[in-house]
Amino acid sequence: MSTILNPRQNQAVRHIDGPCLVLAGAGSGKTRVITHKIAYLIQACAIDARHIAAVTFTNKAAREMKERVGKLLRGDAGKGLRVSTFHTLGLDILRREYKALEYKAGFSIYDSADSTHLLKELMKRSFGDDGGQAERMLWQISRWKSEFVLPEQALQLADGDVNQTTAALLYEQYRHYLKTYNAVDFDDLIMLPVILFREHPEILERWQNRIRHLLVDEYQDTNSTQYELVKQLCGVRGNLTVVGDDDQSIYAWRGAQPENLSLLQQDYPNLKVIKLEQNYRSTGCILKAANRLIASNPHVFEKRLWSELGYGDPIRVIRTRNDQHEAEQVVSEIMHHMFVQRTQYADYAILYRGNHQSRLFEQALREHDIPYYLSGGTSFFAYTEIKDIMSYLKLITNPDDDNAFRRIINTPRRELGPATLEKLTEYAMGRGHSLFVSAMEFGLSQVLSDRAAEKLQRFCHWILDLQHQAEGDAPASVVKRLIVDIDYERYLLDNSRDEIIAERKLENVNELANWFERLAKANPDASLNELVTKLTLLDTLDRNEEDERGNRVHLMTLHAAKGLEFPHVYLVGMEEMLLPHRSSIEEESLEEERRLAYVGITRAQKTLTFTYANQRKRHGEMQECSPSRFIDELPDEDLKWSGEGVEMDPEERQQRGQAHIASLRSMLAGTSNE
Ligand SMILES: Nc1ncnc2c1ncn2[C@@H]1O[C@H](COP(=O)(O)OP(=O)(O)OP(=O)(O)O)[C@@H](O)[C@H]1O
Ligand SMILES: [Mg+2]
Repeated sequence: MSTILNPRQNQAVRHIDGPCLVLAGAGSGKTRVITHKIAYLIQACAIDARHIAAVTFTNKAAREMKERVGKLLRGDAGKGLRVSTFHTLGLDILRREYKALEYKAGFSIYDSADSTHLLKELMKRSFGDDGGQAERMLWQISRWKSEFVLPEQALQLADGDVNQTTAALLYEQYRHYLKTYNAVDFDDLIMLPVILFREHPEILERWQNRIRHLLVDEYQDTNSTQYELVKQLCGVRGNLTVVGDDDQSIYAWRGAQPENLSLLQQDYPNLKVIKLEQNYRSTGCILKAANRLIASNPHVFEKRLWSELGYGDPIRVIRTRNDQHEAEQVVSEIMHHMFVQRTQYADYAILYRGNHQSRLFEQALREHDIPYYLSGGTSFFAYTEIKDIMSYLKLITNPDDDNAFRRIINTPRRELGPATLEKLTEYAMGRGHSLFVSAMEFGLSQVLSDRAAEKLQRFCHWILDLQHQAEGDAPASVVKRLIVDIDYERYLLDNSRDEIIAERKLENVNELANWFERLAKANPDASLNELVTKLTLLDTLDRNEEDERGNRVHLMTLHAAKGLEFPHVYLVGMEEMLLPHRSSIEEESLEEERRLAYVGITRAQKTLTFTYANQRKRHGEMQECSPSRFIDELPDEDLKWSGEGVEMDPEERQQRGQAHIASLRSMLAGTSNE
């Protein structure tokens, strides 16, 4: 394997005594510096791979990095090398050192749903409230943990402010109970190792001897606690290589501190700073657009990027009628492009701002039998709100589904609390019936108060009523009635951290309702039950698609796309309110959104296409949209516009589009057999 590096990259690779910062724009070979440096340390400097650790931002990036290093090394020279995310490194430390923190073996890791649940319980018990603010509290606690603020400091910082003081007291209790339950949360995976190393210098020394060279990719997105951990592990030896790009800092909202880049210089006076300026990834046209866009942001470090790859194709901007048309258009474009250029599915990526945007693309891809891989972000069906509504639907189509029953009996609140549920469960177990059937039984009034029994029965009758409706009416109308009947919008508004999150959840719920509508149209004879089963199966399929290899179109958020590259990129939903996101427009904080767009643009190697819709469904209603201001900031001469005018009757166009797609499909099917 040839190791091609330019002189500055080489300099960074060979600087092995003392701290080194590579500060450079996208596609300039920063990650390449890390992988080649690891190989150099092992092969040229004979350093045991066990003494090297590399940290990056996502599991996907870590896997890729490991693979790339593997290709550079001979035999099993890489044995013992650590390449992971910060969280996995922290977990690794905790797994070995938990005793010193007075944890027990086999501690569990709480995800945010578990943490929220615990906080809710604590809030009910200690403050006598309904725990509706639990998510907001979790966000605050997480923020403190990422800034390395301990509960006692949080209390001081609150300085008498009632809300802050409450949050700080809750933080203290939360910490206490996590420990009692022998559990750690996500932020603890970083925070606890830092605490451990502060309290036990001898353990820190052991780790410093273990990890003698630390390399950090995507450094601009580290938070204060992570930086603290980096400093501890490097100690006085300071064999630290960090690479980053302040223009790609996109996690400030989660506590990342791009200022950590400048802090490095203060903390390590002997820091060697290397800048890279040649971009090896993108064509001249794409690079020019990226440079122009980011020039609108203020800059701490001036950077210039140039490319030798030639101008390439102009950037395309496709205007579409609405969001669904956008998805169809992109998919048909990809098929057409593949046919003409003889490319593969894996050469394409569809990137978007928010997870909820993926659904229409997934659907269009599925409809055309195009394999895709959805990475980053939670599976649509793993969202609490989707689980809630799906549980209702499962219960309507199968009242004996006890899991579904338990999940939603008190969501939204019906004053059917744990005590009632416990008695009902006991009764049902005694009778050998499902919870639903038992709740309808007469004998229940002997174990429950009249009020509780009546409430339960009212609930069951309502479910039966919906079931009845499902036999006659369109499935989608049942879903819509359900959402209205339980006043789910109110529930989301009352129980989310803020309005924006509530809105996002509502969008997901509406997306689910829309999906039912479309599915029902495509399968006119299917019952609600069949549609629910179909969607549940899709979910299982999604989860099983962990293996991202293979020839598939990539679908991901801009956040998840960081560090990756694709020959052909579709940046979709280039609209005001989406990118830049509504909240950032309201708060007039556009810089981070511009950086996100910059990250998106710089993922593209050969072609870049922007799409936007004239109308988009929001809260179940069509709304007018306007193109993103970021498109206006790009060099006009490099943009090639196309797409929907008003000249053609929409139906005619749709029919033509379908016919076009059908003919492309048969052609593609023909070529794949060659
Ligand atoms: N000296 C070089 N010669 C040839 N190709 C290079 C060189 N350096 C980097 N590349 C290639 O350029 C592309 C971008 O490199 P890399 O991913 O390391 O950039 P990066 O700076 O980490 O980008 P990002 O900021 O997006 O993370 C890769 O395909 C890489 O293999
Ligand atoms: Mg990189």
